[in-house]
Amino acid sequence: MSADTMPVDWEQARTLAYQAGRAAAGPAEPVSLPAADGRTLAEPLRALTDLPAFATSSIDGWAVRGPQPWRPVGRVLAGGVAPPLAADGTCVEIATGAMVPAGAEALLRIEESTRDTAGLVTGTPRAAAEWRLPGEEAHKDEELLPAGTAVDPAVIGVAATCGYEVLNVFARPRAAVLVFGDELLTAGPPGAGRVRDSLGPQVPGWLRRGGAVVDPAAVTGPVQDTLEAHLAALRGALTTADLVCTTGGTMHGPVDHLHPALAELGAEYIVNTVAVRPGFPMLLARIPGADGRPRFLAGLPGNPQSAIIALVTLVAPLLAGLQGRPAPTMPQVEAATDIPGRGDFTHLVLAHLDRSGRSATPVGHVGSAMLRGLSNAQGFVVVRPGTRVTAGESASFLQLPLVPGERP
Ligand SMILES: Nc1nc2c(c(=O)[nH]1)N[C@H]1C(S)=C(S)[C@@H](COP(=O)(O)OP(=O)(O)OC[C@H]3O[C@@H](n4cnc5c(N)ncnc54)[C@H](O)[C@@H]3O)O[C@H]1N2
Ligand code: MOO
Repeated sequence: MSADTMPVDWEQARTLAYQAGRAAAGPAEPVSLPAADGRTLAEPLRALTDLPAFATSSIDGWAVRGPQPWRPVGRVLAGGVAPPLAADGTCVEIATGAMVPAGAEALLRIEESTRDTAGLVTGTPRAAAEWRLPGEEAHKDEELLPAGTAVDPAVIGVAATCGYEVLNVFARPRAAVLVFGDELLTAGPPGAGRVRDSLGPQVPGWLRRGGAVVDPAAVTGPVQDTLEAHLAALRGALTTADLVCTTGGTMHGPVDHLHPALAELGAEYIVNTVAVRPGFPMLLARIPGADGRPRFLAGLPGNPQSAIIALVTLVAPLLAGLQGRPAPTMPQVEAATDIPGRGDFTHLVLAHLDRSGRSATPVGHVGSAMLRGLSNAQGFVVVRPGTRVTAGESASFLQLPLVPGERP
């Protein structure tokens, strides 16, 4: 093995993938609030005014000035601008959400007030303030959320409160999937030397959970096992996609054409094989785009579990970087059983988390050609090179990008 194909340490591979994506993030674009859901802030979200922007009543009742009894001199509703309360012994009727008039000294709840026959108001205002002061939630220009924040409904809500109509967000990466392998069936049960393509149907869903846009027309396969067909499919996919994920053909077998195709396209390896089991032959390459922006190719190994390991190892950090998000982190879990290491390689062990999300039990059926274990796991316990994990010990957990509720 030559020096340039030495497998990269697994943590290092993740860092390289993230950095490559981060360097290619952007450009930012203005997007309306409802359409920004799922995007990423390209600049900090700042308060445009004090929040609240004016002293705001929290109750329905009376804004009063001076000693009681108070003589009503007007009414202010939510949305209105209150004239100042100019004289002691006067009050205005006020609604929840209305602007508190200048000069008001206290707010009195309607149900805790009385009016005499002359219309004069009396009662005891509560000691605690019944209005919200300007700047109580935020001061004008204060940073509320940093650039890189994932936009979710709560972020959209606070942006609307501030008065934004659009947010500057990063574009979503567009991804394409090319499935290689003449042995693959796209319908019917396996047999007679042929297996069903299990990656074409699932990889787009994982990519979407990572924030990519995958047009159904951008999923192609099986692509014929010739170099010409591979090149034609790759060139086609690269015309629209920021990221092309290929499956299979990462090794150097008689019909593995990915590496020769990459050489033909002038690709530069970011990662070429990773010191991890399973999933070792995964790769990530950068291909110059005609517009000057790089395109990316992730070579997912053909063994199905290995392909998913390549997705969470290389593609998830790449997509995070391309979207301008922080690098993915790994929570710590407690191993429920002893888990062996794999010598100089990082060992990724499919595991199921208990309801607390803190205790990880390895699942069965975890061969790299199998998917049964994957469908019962939330991710992988990470056993670093030269180590093993004993029962009760804490370990990093590499999460599958599941949506909450998908694998309770
Ligand atoms: N001489 C060696 N051979 C292999 C090695 C090795 O180190 N030396 N490594 C093995 C490992 S590890 C893996 S992983 C695979 C990776 O091979 P490729 O990426 O070239 O994938 P293929 O050869 O095309 O396929 C491997 C395997 O996976 C099945 N497959 C492929 N695509 C799909 C799909 N879309 N759906 C379901 N199954 C798929 C395919 O039929 C093969 O059984 O190389 C090992 N060999
Ligand atoms: O590493 Mo292969 O990816 O073991 O199946």
